[in-house]
Amino acid sequence: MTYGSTFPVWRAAAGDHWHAYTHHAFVEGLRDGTLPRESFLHYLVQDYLYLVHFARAWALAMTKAETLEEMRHCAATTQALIDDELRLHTRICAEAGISESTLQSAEERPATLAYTRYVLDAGHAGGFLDLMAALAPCVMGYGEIGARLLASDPAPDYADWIETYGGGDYQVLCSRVGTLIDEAVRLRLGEGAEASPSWPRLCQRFTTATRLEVGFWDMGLDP
Ligand SMILES: Cc1ncc(CN)c(N)n1
Repeated sequence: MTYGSTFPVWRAAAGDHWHAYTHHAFVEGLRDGTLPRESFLHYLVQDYLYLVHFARAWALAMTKAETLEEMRHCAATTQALIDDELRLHTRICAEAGISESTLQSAEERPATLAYTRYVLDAGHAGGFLDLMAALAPCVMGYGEIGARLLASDPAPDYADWIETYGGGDYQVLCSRVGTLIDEAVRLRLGEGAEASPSWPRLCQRFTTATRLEVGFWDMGLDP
């Protein structure tokens, strides 16, 4: 999946970390159904907490936006997170007897704390592009994973999860975020963006967030 022209460059800069994230043992367990249910539910609880902060980070991006179009994208993504993605978590957890108030009061694991606060700090300390570079692995990584798993004749155990991220709505979201990032890069850094002094820092932000995704899967395997 390409999701625009900036994302593939940032992904290449992340090197092996990207493969470690998108082909993690947790992901392969989702594909072949061998992931223990306990691990999956533990991951979902932490991911619920993660997504709350992630939505806050997209709301923060709105304050760093320079155009109304950017503001619209950020508002729409914040809403998609709260109204669509979080619903997957609350529904599956409810089916397993985990209430929304239990989700809200769950204790954050260090991997959840590290990742969410890293992204928020990227936004507070930096600008719109710093935030986009820290947010992109989350959005596009799950898009890539979902599309690959959906096309691979997965076991039925985690079909809901796979269809959510591999399905049309989420893929459209990834493409829209890819376009948002491409246009934001052009607006702020011009056509020769990769020669800009801030480019290595943006690649570093993307790579760090990718490493934190690996840590999040590791945490999922350790309920
Ligand atoms: C940790 C993590 N990374 C990415 C996603 C996909 N939005 C997620 N739900 N959770």
